Amino acid sequence: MKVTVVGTGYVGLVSGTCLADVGNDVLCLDLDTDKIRILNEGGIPIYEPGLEAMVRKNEAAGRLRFTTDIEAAVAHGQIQFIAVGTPPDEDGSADLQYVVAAARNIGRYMKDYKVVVDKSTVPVGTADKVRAAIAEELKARSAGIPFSVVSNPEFLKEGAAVDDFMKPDRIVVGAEDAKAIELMRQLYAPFQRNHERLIMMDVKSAELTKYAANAMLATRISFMNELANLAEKLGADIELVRQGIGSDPRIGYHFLYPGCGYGGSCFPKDVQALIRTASEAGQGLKVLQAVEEANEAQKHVLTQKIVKRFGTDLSGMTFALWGLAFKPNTDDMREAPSLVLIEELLKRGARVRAYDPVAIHEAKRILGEDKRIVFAQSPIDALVGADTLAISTEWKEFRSPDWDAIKAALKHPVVFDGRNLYDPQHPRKAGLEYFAIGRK
Ligand SMILES: NC(=O)c1ccc[n+]([C@@H]2O[C@H](COP(=O)([O-])OP(=O)(O)OC[C@H]3O[C@@H](n4cnc5c(N)ncnc54)[C@H](O)[C@@H]3O)[C@@H](O)[C@H]2O)c1
Ligand SMILES: O=c1ccn([C@@H]2O[C@H](COP(=O)(O)OP(=O)(O)O[C@H]3O[C@H](CO)[C@@H](O)[C@H](O)[C@H]3O)[C@@H](O)[C@H]2O)c(=O)[nH]1
Repeated sequence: MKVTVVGTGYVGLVSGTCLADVGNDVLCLDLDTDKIRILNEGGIPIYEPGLEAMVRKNEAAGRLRFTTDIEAAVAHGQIQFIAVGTPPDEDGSADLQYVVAAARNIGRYMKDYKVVVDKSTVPVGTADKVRAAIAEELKARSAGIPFSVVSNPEFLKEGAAVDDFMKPDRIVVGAEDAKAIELMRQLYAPFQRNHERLIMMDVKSAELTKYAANAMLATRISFMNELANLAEKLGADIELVRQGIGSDPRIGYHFLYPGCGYGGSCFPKDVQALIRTASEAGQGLKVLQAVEEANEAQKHVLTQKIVKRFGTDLSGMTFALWGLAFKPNTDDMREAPSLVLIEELLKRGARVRAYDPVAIHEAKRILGEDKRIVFAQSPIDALVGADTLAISTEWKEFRSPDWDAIKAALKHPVVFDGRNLYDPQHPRKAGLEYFAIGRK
């Protein structure tokens, strides 16, 4: 099938590439000329395991192309995915300007029937706005061309995006006319050969499903983070509690890991946007409001532990920091807890010597030139000249460290672990002080 993907970011690039991989003819559009230039010159603008090889393979096969030409992109696909950003507006609601602009472009240039599929995360009612924007453009040029608008939210996780797209737990499609439903079934047929994964519903329910999923996952994390803080006060160990409750199949083990807060481009903004949608509908979401507050507080928990141990004035101290990305296997630093920690440390006069396997270039872009922050070449290099070590991302390569080498390198042998990566006995046996989240 001929598919156009509007927006070649995390979601657009992964979706376009995976759809090309099952044989579709995909054209990806972005207005960011740098992004498209990088892709057309054989590079890749984001780090996502497995993606680059897949992009090159499908490009070579002639099934995947990248363009900044809006008219050509609209002409190409009968199916037009909208996968542009929906960042938070000042009041927390989702800013729909990019979605509406993409819809307008489709309306402006379409010459035949299109299924416009909204893959961006958007509030309930957005499909109506997309429909209205397209209809207005068609009317302006007196063109009576039929089109359908479908909601198809994306559930991929960064760092596992290719796998999530190729082997989805479910594919939610909100569609209300027979032609669009048939085309969406055809498009997703290769992804559900052995299991029925398509969940068809009305458009509004599909739009809400996306927010409900992220809000539920964020709720589990904030719940566990608050319990971890409590466990610490009561002398219990949250890791044992986690195992104790996760073994109940009604609860399960996923998304119960306490830490220094959730980050990323989705949970923080989607929780806020859902709260906003609810308040516009005249309803409070008390649980979700607490989820957000708890997460904001949790991003300061490592700093609080550091201040408790070393005092409020950290001038003259250097903190080795392992992990900058908001989670492992990505270079994305949007809303990363590491950014809060770095800001807090610098504010108190400390310096930072940070290491991340892939996010250093992104950290340099966000943090700019600052002599107080040095980027190290390896985890061990980050310890050189450092007083103590803090950890904010659960990268695999941090999981089995040489505690004796860490002890020897640090001026103050103290470790602040924001991701509960270790059995506390191991660093302690090596003579280190060890602080984690809700651990004994
Ligand atoms: N990142 C994720 O893991 C993830 C997962 C599921 C859903 N989502 C949702 O998907 C959407 C996209 O997220 P993302 O992380 O891919 O964003 P992103 O910022 O990485 O990419 C969006 C891209 O859209 C481009 N763009 C904006 N307006 C455009 C237009 N009119 N025409 C063409 N291109 C345009 C931008 O230049 C940018 O490259 C958001 O709504 C997000 O909430 C994200
Ligand atoms: O038990 C856990 C699990 C995650 N996290 C943190 O939560 C954040 C988000 O992690 P994750 O959900 O793995 O990453 P995202 O790529 O942001 O994916 C979420 O957001 C996407 C965008 O909407 C959705 O598509 C995905 O289904 C949803 O998991 C990260 O900071 C993690 O460190 C925890 O603190 N504890």
